[in-house]
Formats: sequence, structure tokens, C-alpha cells
Amino acid sequence: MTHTHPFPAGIVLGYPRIGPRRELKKAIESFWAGRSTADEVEATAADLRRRTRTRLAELGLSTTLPAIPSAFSFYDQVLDAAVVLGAVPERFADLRDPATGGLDLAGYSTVARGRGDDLPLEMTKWFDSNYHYLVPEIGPATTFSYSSDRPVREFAEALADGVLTRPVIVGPVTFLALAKATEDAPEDFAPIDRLDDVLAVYADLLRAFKAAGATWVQLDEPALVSDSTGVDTDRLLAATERAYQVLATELTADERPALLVAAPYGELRGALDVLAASDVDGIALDLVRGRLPEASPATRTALAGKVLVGGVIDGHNIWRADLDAALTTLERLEGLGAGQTAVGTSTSLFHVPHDVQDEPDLDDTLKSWLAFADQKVAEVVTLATGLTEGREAVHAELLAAADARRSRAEAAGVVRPEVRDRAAGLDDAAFHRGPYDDRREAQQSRLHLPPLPTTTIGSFPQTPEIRKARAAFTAGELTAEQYDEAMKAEIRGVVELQERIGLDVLVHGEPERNDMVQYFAENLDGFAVTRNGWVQSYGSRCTRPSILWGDVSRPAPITVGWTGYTQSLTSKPVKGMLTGPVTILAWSFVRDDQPLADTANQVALALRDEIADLEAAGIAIVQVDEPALRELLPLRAEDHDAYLDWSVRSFRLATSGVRPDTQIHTHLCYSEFGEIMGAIDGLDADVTSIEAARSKMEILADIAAAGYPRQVGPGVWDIHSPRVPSEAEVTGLLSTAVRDIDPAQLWVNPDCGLKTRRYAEVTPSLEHMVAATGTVRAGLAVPSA
Ligand SMILES: CN1c2c(nc(N)[nH]c2=O)NC[C@@H]1CNc1ccc(C(=O)N[C@@H](CCC(=O)N[C@@H](CCC(=O)N[C@@H](CCC(=O)O)C(=O)O)C(=O)O)C(=O)O)cc1
Ligand SMILES: N[C@@H](CCS)C(=O)O
Ligand SMILES: [Zn+2]
Repeated sequence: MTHTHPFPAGIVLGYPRIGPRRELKKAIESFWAGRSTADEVEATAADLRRRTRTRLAELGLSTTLPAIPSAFSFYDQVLDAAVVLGAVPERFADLRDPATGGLDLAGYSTVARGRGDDLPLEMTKWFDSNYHYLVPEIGPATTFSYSSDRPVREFAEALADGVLTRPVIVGPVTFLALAKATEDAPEDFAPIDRLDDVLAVYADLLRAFKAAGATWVQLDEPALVSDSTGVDTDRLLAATERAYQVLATELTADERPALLVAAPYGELRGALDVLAASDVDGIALDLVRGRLPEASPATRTALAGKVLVGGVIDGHNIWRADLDAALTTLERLEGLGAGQTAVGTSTSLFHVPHDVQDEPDLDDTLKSWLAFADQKVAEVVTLATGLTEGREAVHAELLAAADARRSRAEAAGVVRPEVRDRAAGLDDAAFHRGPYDDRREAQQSRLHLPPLPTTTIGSFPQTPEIRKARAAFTAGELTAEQYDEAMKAEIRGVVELQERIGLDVLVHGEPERNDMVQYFAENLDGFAVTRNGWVQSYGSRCTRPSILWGDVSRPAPITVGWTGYTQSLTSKPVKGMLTGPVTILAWSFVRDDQPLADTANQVALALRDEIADLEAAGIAIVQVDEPALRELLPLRAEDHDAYLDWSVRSFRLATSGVRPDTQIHTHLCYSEFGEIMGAIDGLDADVTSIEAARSKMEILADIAAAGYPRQVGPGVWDIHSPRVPSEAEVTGLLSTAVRDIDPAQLWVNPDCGLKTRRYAEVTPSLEHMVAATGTVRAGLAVPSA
């Protein structure tokens, strides 16, 4: 079949929705705090959507062809799809509108955030990004019905404003591939079993879009580029075939808008043939992560009736594109003979900040190398002109892009021989410590810790007072001395609290850190940080990823003063706290002109020096957090080994310079321990803390089965919820733990840092944790100290 609706020459798959000044975050948090009404939040959101459309039109996207996405969300796009499908867990059934089955803003927020013992939907990483989605819970008894017309209303709102947008919704295969089975589901059940039931609702939604006047709808199917969703590839391909048989063939072209299936974050491979053979009208490829496809003759023939969108502008990083190379890629894509070849971004632009021109503190030369969302839209528009009118039509833009890249390659600081020479001169010994048994003995004689030592993961609550003090310091209203004193006062409070509660290994609480990555970026050479470059991490929470543009080095010690001060306040050991090389890379925008492995080793060497200084200052324990080790794991299994090799080596490079009696901890806040067990073993940390509370310590069985020899701290308190675990609950978890694993290997700690929690939750939770530890210690047959 041929697509009947005209398609624009250039599109973006999605755009930031939080607002240039985090307007949505502020509006929704104010609603949650009871300071504003749902109508007020809706008005702010409608205004943001209108401003986005106006901006995208100003930047050159068509308003009469569906180039502008209608892809808003109050919290998360996967939750939005669940709400449209009426797939809300039973525990929240009372929140649904009796007539439609939908949720109002308060109900929607409750599903996302939980209430009392009704836990929210679980949150997990969205592909290999620092965005987190809410995991739908689907079982054999889940009912599906078209329950919310919100996406259709948002499309209609734009149309009434004179803009024909392209609604974007998570596709059915991805929705089910990312869902988890409800707890009561039989062992052999998988959410993808419910495909046909879900498709019936997608069909209703597509009909509703058609009735509202939509010409094209985008269904996001990133699951198709991954073999790590838990659904095996054959099943995924069969589900894709079935899904688009139902939505594109059985639902005829007259009954629905044209369908664009988007496959961001990687390469479609076999799924491209399946989609090409289906009656979908367009396919969007990620040509930044994926290669140009070598389509079979059958696929080429099938593509003749379709739109092919070449995602050549990187939605996941902020470097200005090589427009010349991108145009060449697009010209080669045209060679596949699709009905129309269009230009696109590789992913939604919601992974990048709004506008580089909105960065008053960034160096002008650096700015000239960068493209945030708005600059990327302009790049798409330029390429679309180049593709339709020929290179000459965009000659000046191609030259300007080439100049910017040249300026970047030649700039001082991008290559620093002394940094390169140090990395090149490393021998294998730099990556190894002595035998673990010797280390364990040396550390125990130095630290004299009781069995089941108690500790925390590092941060204590980032109170409004701390944030205000930092804002005042940044604004010049507090001197450095006043700010330092405010942070030291905070540290004194945190130490007193930990001593009173009776924790064994103390932390300083990280009050001085705006963010665990940005703080280090601000203190290392080779990085720049932004003032307004906010990117959504989950819900209303945002981060400002730093820009790693040059060779990295450490001009001066970073944490030694704070940690040393803290140690001077107590006779208990204080754990130094650093963020690891992989996590610093994962949560920054990283230079794309050299292998990540090389950049990681530069960061690792800076951290190695910091650890040496901490050790020299008398600090006996240093934790190097790597919560993002799992995040960067490639989506295809065949790429895992190469990634794990360089990432593990960079951690070892950072941590292997210490004496045997210095204890290295690491922290990974996710529970897929089993999946990367080999890599965790390879880190060779003396103690590893992991998330475990929500899965009720199940993880320990994997660890014991693998014969993991070192110490582990499975989290006993899920810090993602305001719920305070009772002493009995923690005692229960610890009793399970000491049955599953040798108590001599066990530490007691929360799942993650406490920065997002309030003291009203932290104090009783830690008290319960320490009391429960006392009970379980008393019951140990042979004390393991
Ligand atoms: C552990 N996690 C992290 C991830 N990525 C990171 N880069 N860092 C992380 O810690 N990924 C995985 C998880 C995601 N989890 C979170 C958890 C919490 C947040 C969060 O709370 N973000 C804050 C912003 C934090 C920050 O940068 N704070 C700055 C600036 C604070 C600020 O907004 N200042 C105000 C003025 C101050 C005032 O008057 O209150 C302003 O600028 O307007 C700081 O502390 O200095 C958020 O607000 O969303 C993120 C990810
Ligand atoms: N040390 C950090 C780790 C978070 S993953 C914290 O405690 O916040
Ligand atoms: Zn964590």
C-alpha cells in the first residue's frame, strides 16, 4: 500500500516537556504539596505545550504537515500508555473514574508516587538512558479498555491552535515488553501474552485520533532494538508482526491515521523486515546508534510504499552534528528506494536540554560546538532542505558546521599530552589489588567492625535550607566561608545523628553536592556545567548533565577537606564518598571524538589521586559509587563483554592504588545483580551495596549461588518511598539474609542515598535498621568478627 497522507521532510521524534525553567516540575510539585489546584497545573501544562509548538514552528518545523510531535506527559510516557489502556493495578482501582476508567491528575500522581502501603509502580531505567519509566503491572486478569482520551484532547488542542501535530504514544509491543507480570500471575505467564487484548484498545485510540483529524500517529517501539527486555527475539518479532497486522491491516487505512513506527536507541535488524512487510506507513530509524540497514530485496520492494525517517541527529548527546556526513547518510538511505525519505532525530529530544543560547555562563567557543534541543531542530530543518533542494541550498550551514567541528578538534584542552602520556604509561599492575583474603584480614584488624556492620549509602536529606544556602552562595549572597560553615554545621548534625542512632560506619551526608556527578564535574578540568540545562530523570526530578569536552584531570583535592573534617568529629570510621568513572560518564554529555574507554580511564586516574589523598588523610574506607554501571550496558547481548571489560577496568584503575587495609566499597542501586554478576565480581570491591528491599532480598540467593566471595550490603529499606519500614520488617529481611548468605559477608544499609527523603522518615528508619541489626546479631550462632 502507499501512504495517503503527506509527510513532512523533517521531524523530531519528541521534545523536552519539563519546560525551559522546569515550569512543569514546579507546577506539579506545588500541586502535590497542596499549594495549587489541578486546574492551575493543567493551565501551566497547556501553556507549556503552546509555547513548545510556537518555538518548534519558529525553528522551521511544518505546522501544516505533522512534523511537530504531540508528546506531552505529566510524569512518564509509559504510565500514560497504561492509563489510556486502563491498565492500572488493582490496588489503585478506587482511583479510577467509574464512567471512563481514567484517572484525574491526583489519581495519576498517586499511581506514580504511591500512598501508604500501596506501593507506586516500580521505576526502572528507560533503555540505556538516565530517564526512568514506571513499570506497568500486567497479569492474566488485567482488564483493558480505552480509558483516557487525554492524548486525543492534546492533539485537538494543538489543531484548534492551527498546528497539525503528530501524536506520539508508546507502541503496544514495547508497552508489554517493558511491563512486569503481576505477583499473582502463573510462572509461565508473560505480559506479551496479552497482546491481542491490548491491541483492541490501541485500535480504539487510533480511531479516536482519526476522528479528531490526526493524519499521522507515531508509535514508539524501542523494544525492537533490544534483546534485553526479557522477551526473546523470536517472540518479539512475532508480536511485532501480529501487532501491525491488527493495527495497520485489519484496521484499514480509512479507519486510522497513517502509522509511523519509531525505533530509537539502536538498530532494528530483523524487525525492519517485519515492519517493512507490514502495512505500517512509515519507519523511523536511529542512524546514530544503528548502521544504515542492508535491506533484503523483499524489504526494499516493501519500502517503496513507505516513509523512511533517517534519525541522523543525535537525540541523546549535545554535540553539533557533522551535517555533511549526515547528509551523505541520508542520501544513501534514499538509495533504499522508500516512497519518501525524511530527516529525523535518532530519539526524542527529551534527553537534552532546551536551548544552548540560554546558557549565560558557558564559554562562547564551547557553545559554538553544541546543539541542545532547539539547535537540533534547526539541524533537522537544514538537512531536510539539503535533502529536498540539494546541498547547494544549505552550503553555508554545512560550512558553519564543519568550522565548528574543526574549532573543537583544535581547541586547547581537548588533547592534553600530559594526560594522554599518563594513561598510555599504565601497566597491568595499576588495575590490580592484592588477594582479597589478605585485604579482609588487614581491614578487620584496622577497623574492628562488629558482625553485620551498619552504614548508609552516603547522602542525607538535601533540605530546602541546604539548597537555599547553595543558591545564595551561587548568587554571591553568601561568602565561601559562610557557605562552608553552613555545610560544616550540616555535617556536624549528620554525624551527631548517626552516632546517636549507633551506626558503625559514618558518612558526611554529601550536603555540599548539588548532584553526585555535577559536583565532581565542577571540580575537574575537562568538564563544563550548565545553569539551565535541566533534563528529566524521572517524574518531576531533573538533573543537569555536565559536558565532558576535554582531557580530564584533577587540579586539586576535591573531597578530602570535607571527609577529613567529618573524621575529626568522631572516633567511628568515616567512609569517603566518590562517584565512579562509569557513572560520571553515564550522567554527563561525553565527548564523542574518542572511545568511551579512554575517557573513562582519564576520569579514573583523577579519582585514583583523590583516593590516594583520602588514604593519606587517614580515611580507612572509601566508597566509589557506580549506580550507572548497569545503565550503560548495551542493549544487544553481543556487545556486553566489550562494554563490561572497559567499564570494570576503569573502576579498578580508580580503586587499585590503595593499601590492603584500606577498604573499598561500591554501590549499585538496582537489583539486577545476577545479570552482571561477573562484572561485579570483576570490580573487586571489598564491599558492594545494592538495592534489595523491594525484592525482599531475593538477590542474595543469586549471590550465594555464584559463590561470590566478598562482602555485600543488600538494602533493607526502600528509600524511593516515604514509607518508614518497621523494626520487625527489617528484622525479617535480615533474618532471611543471614540464612541465605554467610553472615560474615553481610552489611546492613538502606537501598540507596537519603537525599530525596525527609528527616521525619530517615531518623525512625535508621533507628529501626540499627535495632533490627542488634536483634539479628544476637541470634548469630558464631559471631563473625
Ligand atoms: C541517583 N540518581 C541520579 C541520577 N543522575 C544524576 N545525575 N544524579 C543522581 O543523583 N540518575 C539516577 C538517579 C535519579 N535520581 C534523582 C534523584 C533526585 C534528583 C533531584 O532531586 N534533582 C533535583 C535537582 C538537584 C540539583 O541539581 N540541585 C541543585 C539545584 C537545586 C535547585 O533547584 N535550586 C533552585 C534554587 C534553590 C532553592 O531556592 O530551593 C533553582 O535553581 O531554582 C542544588 O542542590 O544546588 C530536582 O530539583 O529535580 C534527581 C535525580
Ligand atoms: N552516595 C550517593 C549514591 C547514590 S546512587 C548517595 O548516597 O546519594
Ligand atoms: Zn544509589
